[in-house]
Amino acid sequence: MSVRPRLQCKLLDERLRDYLPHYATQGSAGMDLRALLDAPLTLVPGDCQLVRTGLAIHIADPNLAGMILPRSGLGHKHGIVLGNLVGLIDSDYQGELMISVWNRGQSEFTLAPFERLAQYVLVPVVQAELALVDSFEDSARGSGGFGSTGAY
Ligand SMILES: O=c1ccn([C@H]2C[C@H](O)[C@@H](COP(=O)(O)OP(=O)(O)OP(=O)(O)O)O2)c(=O)[nH]1
Ligand SMILES: [Mg+2]
Repeated sequence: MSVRPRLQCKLLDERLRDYLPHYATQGSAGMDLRALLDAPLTLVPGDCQLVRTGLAIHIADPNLAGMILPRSGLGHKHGIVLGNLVGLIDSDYQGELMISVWNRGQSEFTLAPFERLAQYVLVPVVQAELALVDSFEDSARGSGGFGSTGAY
């Protein structure tokens, strides 16, 4: 197995020391992030709130990025997903990781302080350069999209 990148991480609230993100199993792709709340937060259906995590992670390497993704249990059972659908964390971002929590369900949901509400995944990134051209060499797909290959 390859070496794990070491990412600098700041705790912006001492209470987080007891709740450091970690991989729940050897094969976990993400580390769960917890809600830094002083009191329970109730989201009525349709409500979207920005929730602190109390963590700042400086990835530093431009060939990596962070992604904040919903937890499947919360999303499927309670309709608790992300207001931005997916959070993309730039490698040069040094601020607090914030989670946009959206109740897309039909019932009220109360988030408890330090509850795990999303997950952080580190992914490889390739930065590109754009080379302007007037035409492309033909490909099998051409400009077909949005169902052009058939309905089933
Ligand atoms: O769920 C998220 C998404 C983003 N961020 C932070 C890290 C990211 O690097 C920064 C900017 O995110 P993005 O580029 O998606 O937002 P923007 O609306 O384009 O803001 P900006 O103009 O700052 O790039 O905000 C979070 O903390 N949580
Ligand atoms: Mg941006």
